[in-house]
Amino acid sequence: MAKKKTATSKKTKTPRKEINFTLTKQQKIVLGSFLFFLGIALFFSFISYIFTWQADHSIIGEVNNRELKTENWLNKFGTNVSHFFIYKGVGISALIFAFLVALTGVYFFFDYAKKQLQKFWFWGILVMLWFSMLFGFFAEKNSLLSGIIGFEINDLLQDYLGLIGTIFVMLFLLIVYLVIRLKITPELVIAAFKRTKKEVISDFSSEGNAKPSEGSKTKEADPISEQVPLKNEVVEVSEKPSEAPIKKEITPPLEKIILKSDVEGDLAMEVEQVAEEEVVTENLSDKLVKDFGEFDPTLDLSNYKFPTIDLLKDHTTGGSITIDQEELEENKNRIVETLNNYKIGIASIKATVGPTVTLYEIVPDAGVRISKIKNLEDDIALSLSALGIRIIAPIPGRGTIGIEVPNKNPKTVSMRSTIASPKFQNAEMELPLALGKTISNETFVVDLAKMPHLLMAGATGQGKSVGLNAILTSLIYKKHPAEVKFVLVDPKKVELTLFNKIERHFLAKLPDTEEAIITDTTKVVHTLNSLCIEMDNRYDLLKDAMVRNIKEYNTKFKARKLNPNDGHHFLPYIILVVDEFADLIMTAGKEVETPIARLAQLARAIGIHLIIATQRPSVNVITGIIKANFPARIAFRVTSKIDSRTILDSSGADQLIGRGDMLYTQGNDLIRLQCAFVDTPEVADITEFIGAQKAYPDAHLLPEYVGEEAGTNLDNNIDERDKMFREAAEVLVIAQQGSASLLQRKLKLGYNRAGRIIDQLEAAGIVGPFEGSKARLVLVPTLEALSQLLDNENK
Ligand SMILES: Nc1ncnc2c1ncn2[C@@H]1O[C@H](COP(=O)(O)OP(=O)(O)OP(=O)(O)O)[C@@H](O)[C@H]1O
Repeated sequence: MAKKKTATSKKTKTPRKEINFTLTKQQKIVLGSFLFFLGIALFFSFISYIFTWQADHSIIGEVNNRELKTENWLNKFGTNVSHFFIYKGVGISALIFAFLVALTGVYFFFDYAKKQLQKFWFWGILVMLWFSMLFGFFAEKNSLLSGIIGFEINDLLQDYLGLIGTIFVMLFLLIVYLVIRLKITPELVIAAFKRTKKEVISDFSSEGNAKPSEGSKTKEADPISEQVPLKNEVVEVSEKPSEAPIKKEITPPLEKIILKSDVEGDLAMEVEQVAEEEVVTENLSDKLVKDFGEFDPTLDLSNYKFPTIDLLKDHTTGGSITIDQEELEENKNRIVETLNNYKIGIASIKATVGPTVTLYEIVPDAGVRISKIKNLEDDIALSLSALGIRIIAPIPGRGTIGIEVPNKNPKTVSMRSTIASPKFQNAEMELPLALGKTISNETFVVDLAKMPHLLMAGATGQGKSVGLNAILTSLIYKKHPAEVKFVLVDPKKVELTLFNKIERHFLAKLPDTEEAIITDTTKVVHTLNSLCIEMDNRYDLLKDAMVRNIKEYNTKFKARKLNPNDGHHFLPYIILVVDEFADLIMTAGKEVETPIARLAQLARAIGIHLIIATQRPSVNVITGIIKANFPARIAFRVTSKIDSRTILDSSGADQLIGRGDMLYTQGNDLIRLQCAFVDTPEVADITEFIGAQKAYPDAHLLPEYVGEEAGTNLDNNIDERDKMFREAAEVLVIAQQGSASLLQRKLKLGYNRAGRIIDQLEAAGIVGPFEGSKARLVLVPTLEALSQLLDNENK
């Protein structure tokens, strides 16, 4: 694009070329090498000067005399430059300057992001001055230590503040540096101190527990290799999202050519030529990624340390699984005998010993009907006189028949062993869960993101809470707080309290609520609705970004292809955990069921996953709609076959042996697992370890939900009243009885909503205060009086 411009005056301008500060790649490499070698040269000069300065002192400044030789390794250059920087400057701290110059060279050479380099210079110069000032205390003994600058600053401070004042200033500056630059806080120091103590103790107590080395995720196939921390430490590489979009207009450099006319008096014409526009092959996002690196969501807590494996205990008291030959032989003989009694011949039998059960795989003689063996389940169990016999006929994919017989001495599977297993450590999953061990002693790891929701049931005391803790622990061990947030619902109020300590790291809550862990039904309803809003918002973001799921969205966001100014932000996974679902359904019914079903149907793509546990797997708790949307299920031992069918769609859970023995299904086969065991003190240690670290200012905030249930306090706020307020008032005035259950019946409201309306009626002066078991007094005698009262309010 060439643009012509006619000059209107005779005045000629000198041709001008605008300076373009952007360096080409080659220029950067040349400049980088120059600065690197300059830095190294300075370094050698300074080192050499420290030893030779006295010998060379007399010839400082004599640069014109070529004959003159100095002792410095870099001769006159070295002597003079070092004299300037060390003697007249900052003393031996000038070595930092040499280092900074060399580092700048490296940054230019490899074309790294310059923001980081600026930080290095800023802090480097401050540190240099600080050391120079510090050495100022000893300047009288050795003037080379502090240089003139350090000596003068120190002297000046001492003149005004005295020695002690100066020391205080120095200490203060040191603390500022440690806190701001190295982000060392008292909590971290305490946590580090505690950890060191623990490590020393564990070193003494457990031989063979090799002290884990920091920093890497080992890929080797050593099953119980202690890898601490279990995830790479986060390295600060890129800038915050808000800084991401930089819109720069690049004006191409201009070249002007003046055409001089031969004819006297003619106007000179200036033709402005625009230089060839640079072709930008990389788009803005590539450039941003090049300059700042990929967006790193963990940057806000870049010093976050993943919990270490030594926080988990080894519960396998009896050592690894031992094979009791006698028990095996006995069981085998009984199985063969029992089957023979029913005329079922066996071609071969094989045993696999698991932590809690042993699987006997039988190949029956040709022509034996499988259903025959299945029908003999109870008889076989009787003759083996053991609880929990489960017959799998046939074992899918193997063509054999399995009989699971509980071991006499079951072994506990420690969470420690599942977390440390390579299967979990190397799991390339979005949300890996180390649930426990299979019958063949393999660690069983599944991806919650693929489930995508999990239903868990089991009679009381069979290991549900431990199972939930194992799930939460797995995620905490694998995920950074920026990547996953939990919404915890705990109507029993005691099971999940420990996770309070990691509220500002891992929990999400409604705005304006104090506790993140939800124990109250009203709040559950609000939170579920708020999650639905979050889901809708996320779908809008996904639509805008033209991606299909959260994974693609986050990848695109990390590659800086989505502009934060358009509302885009990194989306953490949100995991809703409900510890006692039956309780919720009983108190809030449809108010809970509807949003849960909606979330379960739609939330999988946008990273909201539900884990719902219940003691009572009856059909009115786990309704058809809930079941249909929870393909992944875990059943601990239940009391009846009916319960087992409700949860698993087949029997089997009633034959489990308890204490973490469980069946897992993701829609097809049932897998028998021994749940990993994590004790409450271990969870306490983990949450304490995380809680002691730097956290976000608040828990992750969910969108505000202002629903029909708004207005739960006693403020007489007309705008926040329930939609059914007037109708409710009329019902109570007619009946002259202030009871919530009356409203529930007459207006078909949920318990909570009716309760809230009663509160609002009390605030409006329509019903009296709570009177224990008696119904509240209705303070308005007639419908006319009521409408008068309400109309007056609106004026
Ligand atoms: N995986 C396991 N391995 C070994 N023991 C276990 C395991 N899970 C649970 N137990 C044992 O069973 C006890 C009860 O477990 P848990 O508290 O998880 O039961 P629960 O089903 O949550 O009961 P509730 O519904 O009453 O809270 C534990 O204290 C523990 O001793």
